[in-house]
Amino acid sequence: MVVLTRKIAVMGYPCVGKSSITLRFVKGTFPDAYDTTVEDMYNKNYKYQNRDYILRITDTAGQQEYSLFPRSCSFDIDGFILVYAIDDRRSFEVMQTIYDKIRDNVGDMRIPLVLVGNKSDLQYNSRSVTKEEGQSLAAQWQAHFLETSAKDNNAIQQIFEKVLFEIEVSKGNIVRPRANDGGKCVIA
Ligand SMILES: Nc1nc2c(ncn2[C@@H]2O[C@H](COP(=O)(O)OP(=O)(O)OP(=O)(O)O)[C@@H](O)[C@H]2O)c(=O)[nH]1
Repeated sequence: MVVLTRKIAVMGYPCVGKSSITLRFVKGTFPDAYDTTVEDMYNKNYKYQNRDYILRITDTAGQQEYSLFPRSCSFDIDGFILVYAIDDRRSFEVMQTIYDKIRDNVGDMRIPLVLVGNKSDLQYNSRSVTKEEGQSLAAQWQAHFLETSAKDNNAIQQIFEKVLFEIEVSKGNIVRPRANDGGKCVIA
C-alpha cells in the first residue's frame, strides 16, 4: 500500500485558534484552557480521494508583524493554512504580512494555501472582520477561503481537504476542474 506524506503548516496571529483547529482535526477534541504554543507537530493518517496519506501538521507559534519566519516553515512544506479570528481585526491585518513572508520563502508559483476565518461561532456578538473581506483577500491570492469554528467543529475537516486538494493539484495528481465541468475533479 502506498502512503503519501504531505507536510502542512498552520500559521497566524497568536490566539486565533491554530492549536484548536489542529487538535480538533487530529484528535477530535477542543481544549478548554488556552496554552501558548511554541511549536507542535502532529501526524494524522487520512484517506482522501482513495489515496492514503500521512499528514504531518506543524502548529506554529503565533506570529506578529515583526516575528521571524519560523525555520520549520521555510522549506519542505507542501501546503499552508493561514488562520485569523473573525473577532480580531489585528489578526486579519497581519495575514498579508505572513503571506508575503511565505512567498519570499517559497517563491513565485501558486502556493497551496487556505485562508481561514476561525471563531465563526462568535459572529453574532463580536465579529470584526466580514466574510466578504476574507473572501476578497483569498481571491487576491487565488486561495480557498473558509469560515470555521474549532469550538463547534464547523468546517474543520474541509480546511484540510481543501489544502490537500491544492497540494495534489500542484503535484499534478489531481486536475483542477474547469468552470464548465460541473465542479468535478479528475484524479490524474
Ligand atoms: N469561541 C471560540 N474560541 C476559540 C475557537 N478556537 C479557539 N478558541 C479559543 O481561542 C483561544 C486560543 O486558542 P488556541 O487554539 O490556543 O490559539 P493559537 O492560535 O494556537 O494560539 P497561540 O499558540 O498563542 O498562537 C483559546 O481560549 C481557545 O479556546 C473557536 O472556534 N471559537
